Amino acid sequence: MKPVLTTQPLAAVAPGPSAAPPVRRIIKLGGAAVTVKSQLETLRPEVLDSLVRTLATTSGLPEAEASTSGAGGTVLVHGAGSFGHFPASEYGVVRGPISDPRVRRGFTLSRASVTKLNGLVVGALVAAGVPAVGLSPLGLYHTCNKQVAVSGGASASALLAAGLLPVLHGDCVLDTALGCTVLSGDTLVRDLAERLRPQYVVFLTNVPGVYDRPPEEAGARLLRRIMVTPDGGWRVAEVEGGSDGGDSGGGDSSVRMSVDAHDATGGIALKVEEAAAVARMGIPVLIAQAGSEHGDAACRLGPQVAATAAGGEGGGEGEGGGVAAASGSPPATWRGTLVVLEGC
Ligand SMILES: Nc1ncnc2c1ncn2[C@@H]1O[C@H](COP(=O)(O)OP(=O)(O)OP(=O)(O)O)[C@@H](O)[C@H]1O
Ligand SMILES: C=C(C)CCOP(=O)(O)O
Repeated sequence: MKPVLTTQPLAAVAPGPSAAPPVRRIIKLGGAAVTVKSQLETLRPEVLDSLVRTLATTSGLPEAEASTSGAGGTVLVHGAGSFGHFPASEYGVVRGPISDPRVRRGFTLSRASVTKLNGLVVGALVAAGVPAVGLSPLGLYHTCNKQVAVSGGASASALLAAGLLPVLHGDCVLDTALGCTVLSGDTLVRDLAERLRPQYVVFLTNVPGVYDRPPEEAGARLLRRIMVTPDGGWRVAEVEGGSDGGDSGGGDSSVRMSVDAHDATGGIALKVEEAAAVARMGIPVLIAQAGSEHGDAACRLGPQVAATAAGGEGGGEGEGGGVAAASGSPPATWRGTLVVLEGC
């Protein structure tokens, strides 16, 4: 196999570490939320509109001013949902090799689909006056055995410094060991958090947060707080409706997570793993429902919204939750999962 490029096209114009603009937040808009994941290339426009309203009203300052004033800019990453996961799993893009004509076909089909979604997301933001620009990982990011080997973080930083709001997405990328693979938006968020050091990270998905079992199962309870430890473990510290989870380990064995058959990446389990890795950097992470007042509040306020997290109703509500009006005032009781480093 040919060696891959190790240069980053925009890195030459990117500011050095000391000149890197402050980053307020990285938001991941889950594909399960912004699309109907079971129906090929089907957008949920009301969910996209809700996030657009949040960003149009909370970027507040133009991103350029936000970057220089210390308020910090925003980076948006979105998943693929039904724009990419079907061909990626059908053609085995995660495993490669790119030399296989069938895999190569899947690679091109998945990219064509996910970049279509990126166009829809960026188009809606630009129409609302947000200085959004699409930034595809392919060509910037390279992986080795699915792990990020070359990052596109400097390119995102350069765009922020220029006053723009970069919109990345989960993508098909070249992989030095496998030939190609699928780089999930969840993994991109972890890499960007490591390089850009935002004040907080928000994962928006189609359910209110992480549950102790698949949310459609009877009795599922929302995990309000997950504590991660510097040694790589995490444990459930607070569950909706009372009492701590208590268990611990490299993941909590009492928490069960399922993944759709046509999901090419890792579903909610990968999200929790990447969220824990971000929290281990000392960066708080919120997981909440896109299109709900809770998702909106998480994006606006970051971890301080979880100060309203005490009490609450029962769990297991699954999808739904209404589309938020981007009101600006936090809900009396925030519903979502906060993932933080123990002791922070
Ligand atoms: N224990 C669990 N807690 C929360 N969600 C779970 C759990 N087990 C399974 N799920 C499912 O995980 C899904 C969300 O994960 P998924 O990775 O599909 O979201 P996404 O990031 O929005 O999508 P994409 O990967 O396309 O960007 C939900 O639809 C939910 O039903
Ligand atoms: C399937 C493709 C092309 C990207 C997957 O990204 P994710 O939905 O964030 O896991």
